[in-house]
Amino acid sequence: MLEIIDQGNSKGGAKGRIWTIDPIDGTKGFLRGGQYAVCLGLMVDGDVKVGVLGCPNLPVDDAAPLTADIGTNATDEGRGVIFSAVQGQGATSRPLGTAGLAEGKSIAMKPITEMSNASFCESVEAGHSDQGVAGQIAQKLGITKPSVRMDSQAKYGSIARGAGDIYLRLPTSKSYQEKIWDHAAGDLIVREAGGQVTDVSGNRLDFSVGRTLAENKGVIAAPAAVHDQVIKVVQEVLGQQ
Ligand SMILES: Nc1ncnc2c1ncn2[C@@H]1O[C@H](COP(=O)(O)O)[C@@H](O)[C@H]1OP(=O)(O)O
Ligand SMILES: [Mg+2]
Repeated sequence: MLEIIDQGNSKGGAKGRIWTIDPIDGTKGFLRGGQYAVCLGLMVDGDVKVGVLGCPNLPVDDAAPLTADIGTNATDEGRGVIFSAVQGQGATSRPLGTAGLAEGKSIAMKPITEMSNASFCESVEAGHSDQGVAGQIAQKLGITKPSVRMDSQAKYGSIARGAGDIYLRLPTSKSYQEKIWDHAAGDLIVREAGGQVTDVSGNRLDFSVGRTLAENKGVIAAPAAVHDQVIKVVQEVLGQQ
């Protein structure tokens, strides 16, 4: 068993087929009984081709309102969802119930017509994303609703299915490099659902440079139509830091 685990020592990079797996993303959420995700990504030559997120504590219902305690009151039948995407083929969600896997259905991000009606989705852990800076960005965009805080890549799935709006991950340190297994699946699922995913500078996440996203800082995921507008304000606020 240990030998098999030790085979997960790929350096990543721009060549070949590389699987990324995060068996429990959002360990703190898992321990809290909140959100966590089992994450799988297939990269070919540094490009994400397949992404899968198993979210046992998210509701099956794509339209369930996104709250910090989402899923806690759901029954076993009403809880558990798998998001998946194949490059160029869209994104789907399917119930992950006690009866096994059910048929998938297509998911899409929710269009934002009025920024004032939108809300952010961000980490519970203040050490993973700067919540103060997120507050300033919200204010400049005219967003008044509080951010929904949840652990793990369940955030990507939640905005991809249109339950949430915009996912912000704002660096808290200059040195931290995001890991490819923490973002590969979510990046593809959101993009295939009609979103755009970049770093805080507006550059696409670059999965071809190794085990980390060494060329990127932070993550901004939003519906494609408003992504530029969000990046502009992110840049203004970060520029004032
Ligand atoms: N300083 C940091 N900034 C951003 N993400 C971090 C930081 N430290 C750890 N993480 C990662 O954040 C992920 C959880 O994110 P979220 O807050 O969205 O639930 C974990 O995979 C965790 O990696 P690790 O498990 O290696 O500590
Ligand atoms: Mg992780």
